Amino acid sequence: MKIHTLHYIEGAKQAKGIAVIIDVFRAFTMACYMSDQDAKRIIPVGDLAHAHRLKAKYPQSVLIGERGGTILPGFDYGNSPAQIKGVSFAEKTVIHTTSAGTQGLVHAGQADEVLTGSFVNAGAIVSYIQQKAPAEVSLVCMGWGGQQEADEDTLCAAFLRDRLLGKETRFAEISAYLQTESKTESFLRLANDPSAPPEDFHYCMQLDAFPFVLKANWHPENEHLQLERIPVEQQVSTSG
Ligand SMILES: O=C(O)[C@H](CS(=O)(=O)O)OP(=O)(O)O
Repeated sequence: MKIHTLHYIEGAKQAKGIAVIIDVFRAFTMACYMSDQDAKRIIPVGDLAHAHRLKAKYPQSVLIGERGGTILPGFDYGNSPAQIKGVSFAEKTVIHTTSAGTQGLVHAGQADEVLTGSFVNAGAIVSYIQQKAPAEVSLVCMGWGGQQEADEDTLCAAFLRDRLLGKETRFAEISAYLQTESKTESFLRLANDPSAPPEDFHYCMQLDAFPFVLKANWHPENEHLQLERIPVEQQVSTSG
């Protein structure tokens, strides 16, 4: 298995084989929580105008997303797992648009399969890829705004790569580094913004909280992507 590590929207465009589009803070952590909170359908969207067109088409849908980390005007929630704590999305369609993560999904058209990447379902991602045994895997770090390095995404890519290669990983060290030393721009710099609470950090660092992958499928008849939740029997432990 050849493992490529790529970056930003350009990297998403080049991704081949099974592509894992990584956005730890916070898009794909958020997607896992939304799925766990029973979202009937999650539609990841790049373009804001497209999100508004979909809202007009599905008036009962929930709009979730941000630009620059802050909730978008008229949206129901920001990109914050803490903000949706206790919310049930049962029977709801969620339209999700973010600065980096969802941009990567919509641009990964060359890949055979496209998965979301985060620490909260890292073990499931690794097991899914091991079970499929593809010739190529592309780990795409979406970074800050899809154009600038973000430590959490680069470290998550290295973590997934090490696990796929059967190497030791040190999640506790990664988490401590991100909490205390990392200078990367992230939602954490937005003080007093209710759509970017510091508690989101802890939601994003719940390693292996979810035993499923989220696969982005193109729905040509509806002209949008949709996340499919696939349960995964885990063969490896990603702890430690
Ligand atoms: O809302 C977030 O945490 C980020 C903001 S940005 O991309 O880093 O500007 O969005 P995301 O798409 O989840 O990375």
